[in-house]
Amino acid sequence: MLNLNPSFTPLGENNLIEYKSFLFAGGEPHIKISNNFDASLPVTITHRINSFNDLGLICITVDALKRMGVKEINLFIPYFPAARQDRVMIPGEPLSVKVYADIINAMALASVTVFDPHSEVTPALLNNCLTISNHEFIKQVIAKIGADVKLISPDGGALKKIYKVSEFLGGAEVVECSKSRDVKTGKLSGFKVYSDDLAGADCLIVDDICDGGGTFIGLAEALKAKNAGKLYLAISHGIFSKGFDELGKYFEQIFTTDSIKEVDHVGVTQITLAEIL
Ligand SMILES: O=P(O)(O)OC[C@H]1O[C@H](OP(=O)(O)OP(=O)(O)O)[C@H](O)[C@@H]1O
Repeated sequence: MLNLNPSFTPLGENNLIEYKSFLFAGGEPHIKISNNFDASLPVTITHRINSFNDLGLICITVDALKRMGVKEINLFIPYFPAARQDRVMIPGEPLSVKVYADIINAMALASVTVFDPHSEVTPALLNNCLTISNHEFIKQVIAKIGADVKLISPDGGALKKIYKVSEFLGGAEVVECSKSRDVKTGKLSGFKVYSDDLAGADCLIVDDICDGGGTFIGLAEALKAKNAGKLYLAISHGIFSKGFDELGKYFEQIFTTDSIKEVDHVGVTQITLAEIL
């Protein structure tokens, strides 16, 4: 195992390959892998990719391993960057998810494992892709909440996923919702909650990514307008680019994993991928 984020050990800390990585003075990444391991065995690289720089480090690491004679290289990248850019909404935009996938495919890896991908596009584009669902994460979240909750997903596209979670949990009730976007700008314009009255029921919103949080604030308001009780939020990949000041006002507790970063904040519970896997 070669963990490119030394503090991120989702697959455990056994059989770690030692290396040194650093930036040259001009900012170019470099890695030196210790030859103190059996190169005839498969190697798994784990890394959090949030940018092209992280992807670049993976590329040079794979190259170094291949030059050392390693034949089977597996990659574990829990969050797949640009996964939301899986369609061109306005002419002139790139299909970024394919750009990342093409680069990864060019490394000819034995497998690429992704946790809770945003849509079916990511695994469809990646060669030898394995996916890990959010089921175990949500099970642990509900155990921590310790009470009955209705499951909510923000949009129609994610409904199939939330019904699978419900099935895994033995039939937890799902409240269907949909979101609408302005056709011209692509901006969120509102939510519909398909329930007449939630009658004080506690609700857990489940989604893959929280970025600025506008989706969840808008949905929380729509749920409160239908008399929801306590609101909880479970996010597989916590970007939280706007922090928790506003978001935190709407939720009893926010749950996330460490797929993107470590979060230490009042009102946020992080369940590590090591615990989930
Ligand atoms: O925290 P926020 O900034 O509000 O973003 C979070 C939302 O963005 C993603 O969906 P997206 O709207 O991209 O999904 P789509 O593919 O259905 O358009 C994600 O699945 C969340 O629902």
